Parts: sequence; C-alpha cells; structure tokens
Amino acid sequence: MTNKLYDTSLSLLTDLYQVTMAYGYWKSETAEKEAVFNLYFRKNPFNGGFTIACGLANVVGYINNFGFSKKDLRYLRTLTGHDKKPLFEEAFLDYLANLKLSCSVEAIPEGTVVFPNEPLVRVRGPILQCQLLETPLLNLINFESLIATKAARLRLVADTDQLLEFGLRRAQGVDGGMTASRAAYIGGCDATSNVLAGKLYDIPVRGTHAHSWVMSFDDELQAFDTYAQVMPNNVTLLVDTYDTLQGVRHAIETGRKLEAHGHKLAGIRLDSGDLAYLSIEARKLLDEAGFQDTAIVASNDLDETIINSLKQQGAKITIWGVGTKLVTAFDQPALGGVYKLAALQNESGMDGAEKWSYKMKLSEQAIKISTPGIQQVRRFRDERGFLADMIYNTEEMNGSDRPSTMIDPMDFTKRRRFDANQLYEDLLVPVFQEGKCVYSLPDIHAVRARVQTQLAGLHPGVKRFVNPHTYPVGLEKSLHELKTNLILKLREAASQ
Ligand SMILES: Nc1ncnc2c1ncn2[C@@H]1O[C@H](COP(=O)(O)OP(=O)(O)OP(=O)(O)O)[C@@H](O)[C@H]1O
Ligand SMILES: O=P(O)(O)OC[C@H]1O[C@H](OP(=O)(O)OP(=O)(O)O)[C@H](O)[C@@H]1O
Ligand SMILES: O=C(O)c1cccnc1
Repeated sequence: MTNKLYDTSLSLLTDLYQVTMAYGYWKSETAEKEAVFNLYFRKNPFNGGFTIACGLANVVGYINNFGFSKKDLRYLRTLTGHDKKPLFEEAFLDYLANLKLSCSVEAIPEGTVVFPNEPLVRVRGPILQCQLLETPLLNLINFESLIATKAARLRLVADTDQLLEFGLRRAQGVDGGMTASRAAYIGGCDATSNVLAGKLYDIPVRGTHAHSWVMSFDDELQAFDTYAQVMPNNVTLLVDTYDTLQGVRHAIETGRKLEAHGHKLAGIRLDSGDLAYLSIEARKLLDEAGFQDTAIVASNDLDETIINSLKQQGAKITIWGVGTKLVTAFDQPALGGVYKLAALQNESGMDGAEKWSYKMKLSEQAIKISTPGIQQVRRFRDERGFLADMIYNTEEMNGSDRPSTMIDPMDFTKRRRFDANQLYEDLLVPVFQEGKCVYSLPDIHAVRARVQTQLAGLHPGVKRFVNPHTYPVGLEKSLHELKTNLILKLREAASQ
C-alpha cells in the first residue's frame, strides 16, 4: 500500500532549479539525451555501521502519479526573472503538459541494509526527466531511510521487548509524522500511536492514556477505575501523575476489580523519574500482588542509548514508548543522500564511439568524488552472513557469475577476490521500465520482516553503536580503473 496522502501528482514538489535546468535541456535540444543518475549517501547516520533503505513505496507512488496539471502550468506561467518577463516560454509549458515519464528505475528494495556510496536508486532515461526526479527522490528516500535506521537501532537494543512509536505530536509536520510512523514500523517498531498511519499503512495502533485523564478526576483511583470500566480490554494505566509508587498501588487496586470481572490489568506506564529504580520497585509491588503478567511500559524522551543504559541497570521494563527522538532522528536530523549524474549516452551511429560518456564530480574532499557508471551492487555472502558489497558497472560486467576483484576505495592496494561460485545477490531490482511500473511492492509487514533477516546477516561488530566495524564496500576492478582514469583526465583538463 502506498501513502494515500500522495494520490495526486506532486510534480512541483521539486526545487526550482530542476525546472530551470529542464527548460535549459529542452531549449538546447538535449532533453531526450539518455542519462543515468545514482542516488546514494556518503555516511551512515548516528555514527552507526549500517543504514536501512526505506521510502521506495512512496517513490513508486510519486512516479506513477507524475504529471503537470493545468494548475501546475498556470503557476509556472506566473514565474518571472529579474526583468519581470516569464521564466518559461509557452512551448516549454506545452511540452511539460504532455510529459509522460519514460525513465527506467532500478532500486534496492525497502528493508535492505545498505552502506555508504551504494546506489539505492538508479534512474536512467531522458536527462530532463531524470533531473526533475532528483529532489523528490531524495526527499522521499532520505527521511524514511533515516527513521527506519533509527528504529532498527532501537530494535537492536530493545531485543524482544515491544517498541511503540509515540512521535506524532513532536514530528516535523504532518508528512514528517506520517512517513516517520511508516518508516519506524518498517525499522522494527511493533505499533504506532498514529491512527491515520494505522489506517493508511496497515500498522498496528496502540496506546495508553495521558495525565489529563487522571487530572480530570478528583483522585487517581477514581480515574483508573473509570478507565477500566469503560475499556476493560485495553487497560494500561499511567501511574506517575502524582506519586509513581502510590500510582502503582492504585493501579493494583483497579487491577483487582478488573480481575473480579474476568479482565486483566494489561500494564502500567512510567513517564518520569528514575525509570530503572521505579520500574524495579513497581515490578516488586505488582508481583507481590499477583500481577506478574502486568507489563511495565516506559516513556519519557527515550532513545537507544537510554534504553541500553536502563537495561544495564536492570530496569524491569518490557514495553518502550519512543516518540520525539525517534521521529526527529535525534541526534542526526538528516541523511545526506545525493543524486549524481554518472553517465550520458553518446550519439548513436558515430563510428567507433563508445556507448556512454561516463561522468563524475571532482572534489577536494575524497568522500565527495562521485563514481561513474551504470552501477549495480553485488552482495557476497556465505552461509553465515554478508561478506562484502561490490559496486560494479553493468556495462563492464552484467549480472553473470564470474570471478571478480573488489578494490577498497580508501586504499587501492587492498583487494579481495571472489570466486565465480561465491554466493551473491545483486541488490538493485527493476522498478520501472521505460515509465511502466514492473515492481510489485511487498506489503509493509514483509518489508519489516526483511529488516530483521537483513540485520541477522550482518556481523555483530557492524551493528555495535560505539566505533562500529566498517562493513566492506568496494569497487569492482574495472570500475575502479574507469574512475581513476576519469579523475586523472578531469584533473588534467581542469588544470589547462
Ligand atoms: N535510570 C535512568 N538512567 C538513565 N536515564 C534515565 C533514567 N531514568 C530516566 N532517564 C532518562 O532521563 C531523562 C530525564 O529524566 P528526568 O527524571 O530528569 O526528568 P523527568 O522525569 O522527565 O522530569 P519531569 O518530572 O520534569 O518529567 C529522560 O530522557 C529519561 O528517559
Ligand atoms: O517522550 P517522548 O519519547 O517524546 O514520548 C512521547 C511523550 O509524549 C507524552 O508526553 P506529553 O506530550 O504529555 O509531554 P511530557 O513531555 O510532559 O510527558 C508521553 O507521556 C511521552 O512522554
Ligand atoms: O498512548 C500513549 O501512551 C502515548 C501516545 C502518544 C504519546 N505519548 C504516549
């Protein structure tokens, strides 16, 4: 299921410079030139060792709905330059009115663990169209991948405990809240408090009650009893409005009444104070009263570091409600994904001409130098898990098995050779072929399950939070050579 918030075309959801470049391509008659762009990021978020790819379902929805409406064009017609004359000529707006995307898109499925410099999405098609997709694709992939990664980290520390996403009230606007709920579920949360996300994305919804419920009664016990009466099948009581341990005693009293009517006290929630101490004391009180099955839920500015610490302190919490720090991706507010031109098709029919002109961006910072080529990622594995990812140029080496040499981009003297019979998977799969969707989106639960099987394939050192081991990602030898030669050529040309 894709996000119903995007049922209409959002073709203007782009940066103005994409439209001005599109105009430039059209005007200079290069709009139809075949190009290849790669979308990738340069650094794992949260100083971690991995990232979870997420957001492709919304990319599919976005591309399927793409088109400039009359209203969009009316707006573009109003845009003017510094001389107050229109930016775009009418014939270009007519071109946009009739524009149907004919790009081919390959992408790494949602829920896959991915690493810096790997193309998560590869777009091939008329350069004008590829260009228009840059900003929306980055917008859609960056945020969801960031939040799915945060949730996956929370899942790693929560282990088999339940994780509830409570972030809507603190999310970055409506869409931030919606997409965060989706990505958080995919990353490993069990449920969300966001009811619209539950409806649109088929995510389980869960919740307790707020302090206001307790405060609206003359006393806490009355508040608990009333809540239990109106909803006896869903009773988790927030016990910290006045005095937490006294609140637990009141919850036990209400629990006894519930049991007398054939129901049970599902849980209590702690939302302030020392959560380790209070949960241990609350557990004792509950157990002594025979409420061994009543769960202790905790919330209050939690994140993976605090949950980890609480577990080490022996906290008796088995359900974690995480809001602000999950949906705002504390403490890294953005994934720095980029979208770079990697190849342009040469004029056909020219004798001896190569099919592609490979493109790359130079930079003084090595990390910012892009990689040319029509890239695919080959993930080698053995029966225990993933070994290494090799980025290769499909023009040099198509999907076939063959021995390959992978070169470490940080140190070209470090090489790894994989035999033809080494187990592998090529990660990018066809999503659109010449504008037609050829990918059947897995349901959200399958994507969520994929995250866990993917994480199981990673060495524990890559998953640790402090100085994680760097998972090996390299370039296939011929791609490494292509890149090196192109850098030398570009540097030489730039120095002349
Ligand atoms: N035992 C603990 N170890 C580590 N962090 C904890 C522990 N108990 C609570 N925290 C975390 O400490 C942070 C602040 O909690 P603190 O008790 O100072 O404020 P509070 O309880 O929110 O106060 P207030 O009554 O104003 O809500 C929260 O992020 C909370 O999750
Ligand atoms: O702490 P978070 O991870 O964001 O989880 C969501 C928070 O939202 C609620 O608090 P509320 O909005 O009532 O405000 P509070 O900060 O006073 O608890 C709830 O009690 C949690 O504390
Ligand atoms: O249901 C809850 O307990 C809840 C929901 C949203 C935010 N904080 C808590």
